Amino acid sequence: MSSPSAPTAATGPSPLSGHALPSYLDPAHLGPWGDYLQQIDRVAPYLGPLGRWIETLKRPKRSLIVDVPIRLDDGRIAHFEGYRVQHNTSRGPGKGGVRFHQDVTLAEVMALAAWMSIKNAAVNVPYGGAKGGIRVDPKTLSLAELERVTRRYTSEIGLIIGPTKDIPAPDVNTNERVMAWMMDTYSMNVGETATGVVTGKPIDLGGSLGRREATGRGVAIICTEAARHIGLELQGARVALQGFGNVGSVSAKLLAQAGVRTVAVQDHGGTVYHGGGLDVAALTAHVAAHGSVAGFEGAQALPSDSFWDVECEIMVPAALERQITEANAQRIRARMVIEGANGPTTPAADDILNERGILVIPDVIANAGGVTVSYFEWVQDFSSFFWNEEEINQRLAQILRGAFEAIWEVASEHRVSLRTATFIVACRRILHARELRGLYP
Ligand SMILES: NC(=O)C1=CN([C@@H]2O[C@H](COP(=O)(O)OP(=O)(O)OC[C@H]3O[C@@H](n4cnc5c(N)ncnc54)[C@H](O)[C@@H]3O)[C@@H](O)[C@H]2O)C=CC1
Ligand SMILES: O=C(O)CCC(=O)C(=O)O
Repeated sequence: MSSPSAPTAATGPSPLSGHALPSYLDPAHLGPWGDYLQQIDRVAPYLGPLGRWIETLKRPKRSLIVDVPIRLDDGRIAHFEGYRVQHNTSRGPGKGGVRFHQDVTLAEVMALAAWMSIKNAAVNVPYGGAKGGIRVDPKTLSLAELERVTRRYTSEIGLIIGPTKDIPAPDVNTNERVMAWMMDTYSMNVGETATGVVTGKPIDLGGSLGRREATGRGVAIICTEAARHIGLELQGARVALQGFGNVGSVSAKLLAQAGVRTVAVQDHGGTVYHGGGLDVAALTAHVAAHGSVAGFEGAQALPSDSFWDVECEIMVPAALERQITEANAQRIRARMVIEGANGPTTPAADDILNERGILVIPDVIANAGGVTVSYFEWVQDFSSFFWNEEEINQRLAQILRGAFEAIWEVASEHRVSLRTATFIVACRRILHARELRGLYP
């Protein structure tokens, strides 16, 4: 793959053209949402007649901002801002995680919801895209406060979520316990147990085997496929990971099973390095005990900016958006970057990596393993019939490999990046569904 070939223009007038974007959708100052809009602009020329519907992808279908007031343990009342955004529902109900983080904004959640639309279409699960979040640092809350925040938020977004409307799941700083509280709150409010309202639940509440590991497993599966395409031998290859939570730690564990050495890990607390390879199981235990990789015995502590200079074959950003930028993309020494995180690479950095011949496997396919097994969980909840883990992992691998092959072919055919190719596959599916649902909105 190299730079894009001359594209064909979309034909026919867009029914939504002629309206300037509202100021809150202006890409110039919108961080991840601006990145997403640039990615959409890059795919537009490859959509043929379907391109006339593209405006529908440039704004969320529905955005809800909620006030989340809770009583703190010391008796004071605190207010947090929460969001749930449904970007697109042409192919099915909204689907996507919920993030608890002090820096969450509406614009960020809009981008995360939009990337869910693309991801769900790329692996062809019957969902639109949605995402949610609360602007709160959960580390500052007690367990009881965290439960109160979660329950109040769930009640507030209860207006628009539901097993056939929009199905939340875990994301940064949320987990099975948070999903159990969300399921319970929603169920109490509707007067019946509704296991299908969230995925990523505990197994004993209708959760699916394999969901906890699914995103990291997907990263490892896609990494193996990509390595085969570029002739990279995984046995003995080196990986540097940013983020060692659910996605990063499981990716490291499963890549280690394929013979990949984890040489560097960075999280919010520090950066650790060992050229001979870090002990992934011991590092996971250290993080469980201390909350960060910092202080891991036997590893060298690096200044955080040096992470981008680490010599490796594979780099896995698995933390937050906009980590690989124009400021560090020139320094990355990997042969491929596999995006475990959503939106870790800015469009400008994407171009630099592309020009340098570093293969970027975009988030919208690289981390799609999580939502794929969430889909399995949802199907199992509806049928009340549960599959074994081997069945789940096999179906996951089959879906991801098939989707990745199709994307690779599109990338080769149009001589575009894997990101644009994934957007081509996904946007065609979304806009075709939109067209089938009726020409006159
Ligand atoms: N959990 C899931 O199933 C899925 C998660 N993702 C994406 O993967 C990424 C990570 O999510 P999870 O692993 O679930 O979250 P998590 O909460 O389990 O872990 C987040 C990790 O990022 C690190 N981190 C936070 N701020 C950082 C910073 N400034 N610098 C370096 N590291 C930092 C944290 O220390 C932690 O290790 C996010 O972008 C998320 O949207 C994507 C698909 C599914
Ligand atoms: O499992 C899900 O529904 C969504 C996971 C998620 O938030 C993501 O893929 O970014």
